[in-house]
Amino acid sequence: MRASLIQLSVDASESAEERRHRAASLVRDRAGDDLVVLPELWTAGAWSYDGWDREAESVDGPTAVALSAAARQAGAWLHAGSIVERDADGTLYNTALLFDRNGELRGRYRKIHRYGFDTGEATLMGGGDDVVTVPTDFGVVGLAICYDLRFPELFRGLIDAGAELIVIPAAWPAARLMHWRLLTRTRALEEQVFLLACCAAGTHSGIHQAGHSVVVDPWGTVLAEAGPDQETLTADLDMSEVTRIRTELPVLHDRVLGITAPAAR
Ligand SMILES: NC(=O)CCC(=O)C(=O)O
Repeated sequence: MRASLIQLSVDASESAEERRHRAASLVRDRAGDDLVVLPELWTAGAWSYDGWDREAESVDGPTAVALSAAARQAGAWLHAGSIVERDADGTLYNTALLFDRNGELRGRYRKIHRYGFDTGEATLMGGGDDVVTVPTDFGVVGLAICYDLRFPELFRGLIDAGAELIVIPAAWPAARLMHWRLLTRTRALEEQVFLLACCAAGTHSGIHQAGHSVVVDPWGTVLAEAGPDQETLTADLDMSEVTRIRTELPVLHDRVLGITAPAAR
C-alpha cells in the first residue's frame, strides 16, 4: 500500500479556513494513494491556545465536511490529523478523524495524554478514554496523537487490539526533535508495527515545529523521512512485513503480563 504524509505548514499567515482549502487541495492531489495523513490541530494551531475556542467544531463541522469530500475525491483513506472538537457539553478535545475512501468517518480518537502540565491542553481540554483501532482494506490502523508517543502502555494496548499500522499526527517542537526521532523509531520497533508520524511544519505562537515526519517499518527501519519544511512524504508499505517480522523475531510472545512493582515502603 502507498501512504503519504502531508507535513503541512501551520503559521499565522493564513486563516483556518484558508488552511482548510489548502489542505483539502493537497489531499486531492494524492489520488492513487491508499492512505493520506495530516498533522495535529492544523486548523487552529496546536500551540495557539487563544484560538482554540474560536476554531472548535464538532466531528461533522467544517473540517470534517471539507476533508471527507477530499478523501472521496482522492479515493484514499484519509487520516485528517486532529481538530479541536467541542462536544455537546461544551468540553474541548483534541480529536483525530479517520475517513474511508468514500469519505465516511470510520474512526475517531480523543487524545488520551494531554500535553502542557499545568497549562495549555492539560487545562483547556478533556482527555479521551478509549484505545481506538480501525479495520481498513490494507490492515488494522491504530490511532494516537503527538504526546501519546511518550506513553508505551497506549501502544501495547493498540497492538493488543490488533493494530498493524499506527498513525500519529503531531505538532512536535523543533526544540525536542531528538526525542521525536528516538520515540518514533522505538515505538515501531517495540510494537513491531508500521508507524506513520506526521508532524506540522512552520512556526505558530512562537513554537518552531520539528517537521521530520517519518515512516518506520516493524523492524525499526526508516522508510522515509521529511526535512523541516512543508512537504509531502510518500512511502510504499508491504503490510505482510508485520507478520513476517513478528514470526522471525517473536518477542511479543515473550511478554510477561502482570508484572507489578513492589509495594511502596
Ligand atoms: N502537541 C503535543 O502533544 C506536544 C508534545 C511535546 O511537545 C512533547 O512531548 O515533547
